[in-house]
Amino acid sequence: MPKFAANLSMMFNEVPFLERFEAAAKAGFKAVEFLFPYEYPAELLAEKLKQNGLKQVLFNTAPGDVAAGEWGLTALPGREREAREDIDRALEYAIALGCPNVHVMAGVVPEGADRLAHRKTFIDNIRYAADRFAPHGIKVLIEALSPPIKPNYLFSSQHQALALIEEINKPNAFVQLDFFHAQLVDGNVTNIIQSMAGRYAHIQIASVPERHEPDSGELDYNWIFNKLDEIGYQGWVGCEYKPRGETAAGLGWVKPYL
Ligand SMILES: O=C(O)[C@@H](O)C(=O)CO
Ligand SMILES: [Mg+2]
Repeated sequence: MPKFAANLSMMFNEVPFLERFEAAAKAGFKAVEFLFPYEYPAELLAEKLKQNGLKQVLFNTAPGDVAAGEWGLTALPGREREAREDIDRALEYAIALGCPNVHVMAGVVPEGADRLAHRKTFIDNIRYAADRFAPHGIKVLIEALSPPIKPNYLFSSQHQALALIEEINKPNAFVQLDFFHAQLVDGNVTNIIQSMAGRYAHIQIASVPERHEPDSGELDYNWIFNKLDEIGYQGWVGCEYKPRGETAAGLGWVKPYL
């Protein structure tokens, strides 16, 4: 049976960020994920987790200058020093929070730029992250983002993500498989679940195309959860969706699993 983590960047937005830990625990979650921890001291977040009996299962490296259109620095040639500082900072937070996975964000490739140079920079930086994280038992994750959410991201398909992981060739580097993006870009998700088994270490879910609760839309998540059980998926499933209304009112679909 899948294990579900509340995504505190998208869920429980009825309350300020630091209060979302308690809201998730009250709703029955045992684990959380969110985009970025860096506004807060790691000790404060570790305390929130402890107070509420929660595990942290995922967060991301810093996005760079979001207002300027950045969404990760790891694939940007010439920005290696900053990207690696961000990776080192993420490692400090991951250790403090006991978090087993970090999504190392690639970045947006500017119009007309050399995509192959960006790809090579990304591979070099992910290998650096994998080597830094390995002694701590922490995994590096990479995620394909669909064009409607992040146009010109370095990669949008699960097949590109897998090819990158194969080329990176590090034992602690895995795909973060977000079915919302996978359905928008690739489809054929049963085949993705089966053919990529063992290469993804974290999953995210939402309805398609609205990105709401995973109980409507074009994907049948009961089917998907059964397929994940069949292949023996052991990782977490992050609920990365925008609730249709109040978060707690939309949790009927997850109650049997909590
Ligand atoms: O799907 C997403 O957008 C997120 O999982 C993420 O990490 C960054 O965009
Ligand atoms: Mg995602």
